[in-house]
Amino acid sequence: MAGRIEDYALIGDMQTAALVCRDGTVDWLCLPRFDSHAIFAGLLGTEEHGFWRLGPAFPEGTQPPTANRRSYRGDSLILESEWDTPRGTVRVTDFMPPRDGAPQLIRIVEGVTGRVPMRSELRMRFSYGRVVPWVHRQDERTVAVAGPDSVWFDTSVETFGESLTTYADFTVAPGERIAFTISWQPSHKEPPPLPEPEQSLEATEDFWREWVGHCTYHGPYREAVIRSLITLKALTYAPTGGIVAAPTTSLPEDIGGVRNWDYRYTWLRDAAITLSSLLRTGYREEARAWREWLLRAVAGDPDNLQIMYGIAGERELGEAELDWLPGYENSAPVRVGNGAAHQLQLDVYGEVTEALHLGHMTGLARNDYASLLQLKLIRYLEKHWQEPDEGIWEVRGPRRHFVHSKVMAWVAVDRTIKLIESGDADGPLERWKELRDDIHRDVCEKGYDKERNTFTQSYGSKELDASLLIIPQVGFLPPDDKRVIGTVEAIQRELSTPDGFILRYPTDGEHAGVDGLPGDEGAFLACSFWMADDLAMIGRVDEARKLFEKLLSLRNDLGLLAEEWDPRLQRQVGNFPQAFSHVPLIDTALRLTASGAYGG
Ligand SMILES: OC[C@H]1O[C@H](O[C@H]2O[C@H](CO)[C@@H](O)[C@H](O)[C@H]2O)[C@H](O)[C@@H](O)[C@@H]1O
Repeated sequence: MAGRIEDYALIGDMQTAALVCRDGTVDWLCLPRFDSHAIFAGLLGTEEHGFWRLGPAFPEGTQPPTANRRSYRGDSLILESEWDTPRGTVRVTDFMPPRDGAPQLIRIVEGVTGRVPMRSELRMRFSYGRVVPWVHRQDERTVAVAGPDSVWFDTSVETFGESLTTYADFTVAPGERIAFTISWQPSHKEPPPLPEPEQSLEATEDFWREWVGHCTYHGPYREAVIRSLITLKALTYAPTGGIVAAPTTSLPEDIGGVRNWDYRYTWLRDAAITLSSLLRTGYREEARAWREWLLRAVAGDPDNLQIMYGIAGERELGEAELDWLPGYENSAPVRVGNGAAHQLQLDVYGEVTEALHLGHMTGLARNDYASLLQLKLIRYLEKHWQEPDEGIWEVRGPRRHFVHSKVMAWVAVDRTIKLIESGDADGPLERWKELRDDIHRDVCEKGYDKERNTFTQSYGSKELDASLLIIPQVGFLPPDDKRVIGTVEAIQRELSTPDGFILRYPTDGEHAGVDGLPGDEGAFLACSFWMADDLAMIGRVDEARKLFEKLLSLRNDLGLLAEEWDPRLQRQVGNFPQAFSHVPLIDTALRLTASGAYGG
């Protein structure tokens, strides 16, 4: 049975990622890319859908023991889990080396004390648990083949097959190290080279040490910031510069419900804010690579711009349901692909332009095509900003005039005016200044409820929406504007969970179905971080710090966050780990550090 979402650790090679549970089971791994079919999909089904457990042997009919301790090795993505057993202590080190050839998942067992009986249980099921591969021995190696894929299993200990599973039973003595590796290769090609686990471990450690060494943040929240940065780096797809929103599909926002989506794609919104965080903490190479990705992905007519793409810029992300998978804790359907790809979401123009603007401000080497793209986006917005859209939350209901979308359209125009004023691009300055004023006026007239002194979710509606918290952050209005303070107070009053976290918008009771979906959802972590930002901006810094530190306490033992927090079940929900949660964590840490609001 899959663990709780927060029971999982992330390991990855910047092309794909695996989730490892506390009991040493890998329950999720797609090969060779984030968005490929899973060979271990136990996370969304049962053991029959594929897993790889490596840990102390345990009696049949009982649960596998969970590790007594686990942590990443220093500031890396190398996971170390330790079990204390009646026979001694054993450590398993799990990692995926940054790719240089065939993708590999390596697990090294190390005896610490005593002689510990161990078991490896490997059940590969290709095509998200649907296909039992043909497993056979070739040149002293075990290989699993199905269609285009082959996965090679290498270890020095004896293995045997039983019930369509490959086992190894062995004992590990103190100081002894025994490695297990799986490597993926297209099935029509020669076998991948034999793995070199110890050298790969050293190279992986060096890679992360070097990468983390570039971080420019040295404030009081450094541990949390570094772990979030490593997580974001792990979500980047190195060959193209694309960034996935999360490495999973269909971890539910509502346990047992239908709010299950595939996040293994590059959203312009999520990637743009990720880039902004990386730029603010000294990481320019990723920003440059994503800008190149962006230029390739959106090439052509801006009328054809999508709000998300595949990690190499693919446009067709057709949504489908995998009906043979029961779903995480029976949360069905399990979806692959994402139907939101063809929605109209006007805010993405603002987020993309803001990221390009920050690149410009922080001295990222000038790219004329990026400036041209920015101008093209504004020409598009000029014609379309008055249209209703699906908005930041990608609602499945009817289009609306979302206030957040219009505010972000204002951001796009504002930042482009700044680009022109800096002399780095040419455009109709006066016309666009008028456009900026028109959008501002429109939002303040139609998106603000005078009686309640709050901005609203969409024009003419009475609903609130936590995305409005970005209004002072993007400079649409100053933090001391009474409409900003009124909005922050209204959101805090009406969208807080009992433990003080923030919902995106109400979905229960009389509000059911406002997003076009049945069921309820948890507190949205990004919105909760935005609340901390706003509280700091309006001078309530103590409260801001307390909320931020409470949010930090929701991270799992390895510092990882899913998309949401279920206040009733007191557990993480939604895809995991989620860039959209780790980005605001970094941003809020930077803001609180800058305001001196920490330390007590
Ligand atoms: O709420 C319905 C929508 O939920 C998902 O979108 C959410 O995740 C995106 C990726 O992090 C994020 O950009 C968006 O703001 C979130 O609402 C899902 O991907 C959509 O298909 C779905 O309609």
